[in-house]
Amino acid sequence: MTRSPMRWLAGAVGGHRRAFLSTLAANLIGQVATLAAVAGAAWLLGRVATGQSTPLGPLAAALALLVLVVTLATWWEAYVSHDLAYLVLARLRGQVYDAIARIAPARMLGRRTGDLSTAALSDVETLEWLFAHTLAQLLTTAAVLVTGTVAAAMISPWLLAVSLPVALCVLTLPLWLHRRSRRHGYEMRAATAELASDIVDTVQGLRELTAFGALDRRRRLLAGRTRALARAQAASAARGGLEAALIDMLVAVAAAGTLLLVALLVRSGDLAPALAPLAMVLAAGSLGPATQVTLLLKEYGTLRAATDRVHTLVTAPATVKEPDDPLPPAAPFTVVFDDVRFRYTPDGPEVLRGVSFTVSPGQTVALVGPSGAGKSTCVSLLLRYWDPDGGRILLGGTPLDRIADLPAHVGVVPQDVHLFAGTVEENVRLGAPAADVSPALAAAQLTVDPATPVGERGVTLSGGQRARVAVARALACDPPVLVLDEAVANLDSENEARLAQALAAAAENRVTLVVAHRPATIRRADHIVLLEEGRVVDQGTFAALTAEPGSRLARLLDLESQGV
Ligand SMILES: Nc1ncnc2c1ncn2[C@@H]1O[C@H](COP(=O)(O)OP(=O)(O)OP(=O)(O)O)[C@@H](O)[C@H]1O
Repeated sequence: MTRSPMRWLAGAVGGHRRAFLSTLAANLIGQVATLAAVAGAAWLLGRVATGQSTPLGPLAAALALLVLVVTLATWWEAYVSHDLAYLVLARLRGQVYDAIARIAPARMLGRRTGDLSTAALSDVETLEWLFAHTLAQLLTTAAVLVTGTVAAAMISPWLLAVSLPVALCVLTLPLWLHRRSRRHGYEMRAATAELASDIVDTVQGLRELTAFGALDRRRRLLAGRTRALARAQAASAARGGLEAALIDMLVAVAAAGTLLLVALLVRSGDLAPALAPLAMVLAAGSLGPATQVTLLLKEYGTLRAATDRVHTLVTAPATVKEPDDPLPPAAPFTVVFDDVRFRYTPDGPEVLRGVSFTVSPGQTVALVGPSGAGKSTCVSLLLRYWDPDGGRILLGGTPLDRIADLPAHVGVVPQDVHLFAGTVEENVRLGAPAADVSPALAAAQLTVDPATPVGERGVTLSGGQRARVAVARALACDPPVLVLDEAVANLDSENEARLAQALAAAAENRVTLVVAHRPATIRRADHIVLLEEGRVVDQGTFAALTAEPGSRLARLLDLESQGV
């Protein structure tokens, strides 16, 4: 998408034309009725003061009617403008959610969880101000300004000598301070996001902070972030205050100048005394809308920063492209890695350098290798968090990037399982909402009551139970391919043995790929693929790979058993 952030934002209103037009109409009626009421009162005053005959009763009734119209229009405008704002915000929030789903879990644009939450919540919220309080107001204010100015010029063009230059100064004031306003806006949004990220991080890591006695240090960090935000807000408020003070000064100068001008015009006979109050109101009245516009634009910097942050997120390209003409993969669901190459960033090191191996149905293949060898990267590519830079990954003979609904075919038990607030059963049903979870729970040897609440991120369960919920969750979908990324790392040896039996049963007729560290897991595999620095350096059965006492696998197992 090449549209600029502000044009993109204006386009967001496009889908809600009716709500926008209602807001515009309500605002216009309110502003015009206000101008008419004030001008009518001034005209009446001029006539009464100069002793001209005036039908006071009907005029007073008309003025009262105008006041009623202003009241109703103000209420209606508040109602429809917020309606419009929340319709647009709901749409923007949907776009932000889609964007996060599209880019995650592969990359978060270098942004932290709290930062993304800020974009989804508070940045989008900031835009409410634009839709509810700015867009329509700017248009109607411009209309009223032009009407007032033309009417004043019709009474006497001299009337504009003071008010027009001042109105122009007031209107262009935000432009003079626009750079500073924009910088302050960015600083405030960035400081807000930074603080939100650290608060989220702190809440998520409270156990570790307590265990390592780091709570005080963390409190100081958060206090520092709060001060940085307060400094940014103070700078912005100071600029806003300066703008407001300059506006007040200009308005006062214009009012005094117009008064003097009207007096001079009356004295020289160029203006009828009866029209003096009306002339005064129309000339100086044009400053009212100009002031309103400037006060609205005072927040331009914050709006711009929030717009840019949301725009960057919603226009971020997808990490992997959905297939244009998807194919259902056909059984047997053999997984083939064929000369796969991959790097995380274009200028980063190549993490996989021509990896090839095959996993057939009914077979359990263990990916083994030292830390950083690329085992988890293979898993991520099989789950299509990223696509390889070279080579192919096939499932049942179909390239992975052509497969429709990959999660239905490849189940995963990740290294760190995320449990959502809810019951064990709800968590197990994540990928298969309608499934009967009993077989999966039994296969994962999960004996806890399925109705047990797991608490925030699964805190009420033991590490072993959490790992088994992850296994049950994967099995509930009954996928033909199962990927286990060090799933047994959290279990003690008794639990591990129980789970291993369950997985052995579950792995029957499935394709199972295990990222394995423990000797017992490696020994149980049908085939072992040994990775080092992104290359397959050996593969075969356990017996074949350990036949030589000093073989690579034997040496690795020695290190693993020493916990290195
Ligand atoms: N998101 C990422 N961005 C950039 N580099 C990454 C990313 N994830 C992993 N890497 C790098 O890729 C290489 C392979 O990492 P990978 O996690 O696949 O190794 P591993 O064999 O699974 O290691 P371990 O056994 O320690 O989990 C490492 O050098 C790692 O630093």
